[in-house]
Amino acid sequence: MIEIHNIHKSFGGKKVLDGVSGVFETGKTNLLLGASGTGKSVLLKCIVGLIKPDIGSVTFDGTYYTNNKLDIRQEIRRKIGMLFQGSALFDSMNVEENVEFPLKMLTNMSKSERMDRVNFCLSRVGLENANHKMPSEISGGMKKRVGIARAIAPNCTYLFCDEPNSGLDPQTAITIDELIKEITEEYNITTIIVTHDMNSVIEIGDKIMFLYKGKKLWEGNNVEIMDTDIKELNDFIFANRLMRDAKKVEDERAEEEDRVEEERKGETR
Ligand SMILES: Nc1ncnc2c1ncn2[C@@H]1O[C@H](COP(=O)(O)OP(=O)(O)OP(=O)(O)O)[C@@H](O)[C@H]1O
Repeated sequence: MIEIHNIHKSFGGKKVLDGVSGVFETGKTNLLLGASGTGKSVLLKCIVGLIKPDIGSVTFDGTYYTNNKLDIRQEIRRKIGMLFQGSALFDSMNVEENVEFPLKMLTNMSKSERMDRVNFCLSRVGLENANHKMPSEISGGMKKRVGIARAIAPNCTYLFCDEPNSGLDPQTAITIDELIKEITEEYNITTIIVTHDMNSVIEIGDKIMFLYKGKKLWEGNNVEIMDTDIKELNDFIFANRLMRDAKKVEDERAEEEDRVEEERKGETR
């Protein structure tokens, strides 16, 4: 479980995060949702330790991270896997070398142990025969899979994904979402995903934190979000016409069910 307490961050006098607190649960896909520029990536970087918050703290499974001793911070850092926006593979390394890289950096594994782990992770993300391909030779969806394999290779306890769907077609985006969710549940990882994609919200929104202008405005899950009465969140969800139409159909269906139920009660009275 990751807990954040009262995170504030400004850049040059411009407030980007304004006292954000919350909990990200283990074994769940926790979504950081919000419009462009609302502070999602900055919050993720504060959690990972790439940006130091002005005020506030982060704890990983009860261990204080922000401003703690370097060795404790490094110990936690070793347990974090990152899936970057655009995958961020090393272009000069093939798929196998990309996945092997964190194992070389973070573990004392022998070459054959590293290869076993690389092959296991590649097969887990459905890329059994891609070891020797270069990043330039594979599709965007495959790059994300390699990115996921690289992130989980050192047995991460925490997984952070910055817009894992960006640049993917809708079908591939869903398979990547599902893969992240499966891996999260299978290995009991605490996963945080930055997104503004409503498909991701519906598909994998176990726990959602909605950020608006640097503040946490709402939190809940992918069922509760459809019934929120917070205007800013509704504007965000229903900006998409398809979502508005789906909501209208759902409301009409619920009204019809109520009407039928009332009629049935009337008949039995
Ligand atoms: N290092 C930085 N220096 C100055 N300003 C920054 C820095 N990093 C982020 N910002 C500003 O903080 C604000 C929030 O940025 P952030 O990247 O967190 O938004 P976001 O919600 O992730 O948006 P998007 O969905 O478009 O990625 C933006 O106005 C951005 O310009």
